[in-house]
Amino acid sequence: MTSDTAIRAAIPAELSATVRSVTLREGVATIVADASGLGRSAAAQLQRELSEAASLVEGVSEVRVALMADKAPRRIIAVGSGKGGVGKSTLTANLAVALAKMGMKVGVVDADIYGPSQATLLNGKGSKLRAEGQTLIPHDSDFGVKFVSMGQLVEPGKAIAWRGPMVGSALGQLMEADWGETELLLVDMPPGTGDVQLTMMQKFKPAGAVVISTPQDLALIDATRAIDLFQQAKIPIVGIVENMAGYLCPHCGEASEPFGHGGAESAAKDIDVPFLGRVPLAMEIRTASDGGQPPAAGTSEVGAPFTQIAARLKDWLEHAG
Ligand SMILES: Nc1ncnc2c1ncn2[C@@H]1O[C@H](COP(=O)(O)OP(=O)(O)OP(=O)(O)O)[C@@H](O)[C@H]1O
Repeated sequence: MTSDTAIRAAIPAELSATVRSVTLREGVATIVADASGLGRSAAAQLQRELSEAASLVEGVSEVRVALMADKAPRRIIAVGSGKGGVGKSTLTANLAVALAKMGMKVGVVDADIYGPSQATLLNGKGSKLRAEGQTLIPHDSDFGVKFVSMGQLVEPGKAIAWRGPMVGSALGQLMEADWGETELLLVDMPPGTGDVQLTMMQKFKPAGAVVISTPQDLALIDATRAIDLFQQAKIPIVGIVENMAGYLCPHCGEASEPFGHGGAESAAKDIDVPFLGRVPLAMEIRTASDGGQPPAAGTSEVGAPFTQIAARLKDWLEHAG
């Protein structure tokens, strides 16, 4: 038996299909193995087991394992708003859930250090982040969407005092968590234009940004400012979403428009960015969201606008992104 064959024979049967080549030169065994589709920890385990098996073979003094992986090109979409409370986190969670239902592998990064809410929205309240070494392991939600949140890194209310470098390193940890095969990361950004936005744009370069606003003028001015910032950083704007557009009274059925109507659509036209759709103000959206059941996960009518906007985002990713 040649030494190469001896090494192959020493590799456990269940791992042998991953082995692409084995060479032994002057006591150094080099094994090339295929780790496609494996998450970071499974790939590390494969590397360890191959190395251990080969090191037991006579004449082997050193083992080098090279893993090949078809690294999924993971794309990032930032979901931003000019001001707080306009429904950015609700939109992010529902877009993620709707895209997962369409077959995409989606993760959510809750980078909203001032009001992290994805753990509530994705029914993972109280979930703790695990880590393997320095790498965080995202939480699996009930909706086929993984997530990590600033809220899992710091105690409520503490992050408000963070300064630039701390924000940058926390954001880095979330973005570089063990996302495995996740192909799309939706990032729930804090409102406005602060440290998280700058780090996000400079270091992680999202493929695009979705900006959400309520229809009234003041919110739209802020949203336009957020769009401006993305555009200055050469991040394409996927489009604007109008939230809390019209209110249908659950008691009398009368329709009203507490925040106006159509403002975001005409603002989109004015600044020449796509309009992605409109989500009505609906009590059911708030109660379902607070209860950790994103409307897009169910079959109720209020989930439909989120699904339509998600389909537009998917189309953008397939054609423009
Ligand atoms: N279309 C809607 N109809 C009814 N309630 C909504 C709608 N969109 C969002 N809400 C509610 O408004 C509140 C604020 O929404 P959300 O947390 O998504 O906003 P945000 O922009 O992320 O806010 P923050 O900047 O504070 O994180 C939540 O209670 C949410 O359930």
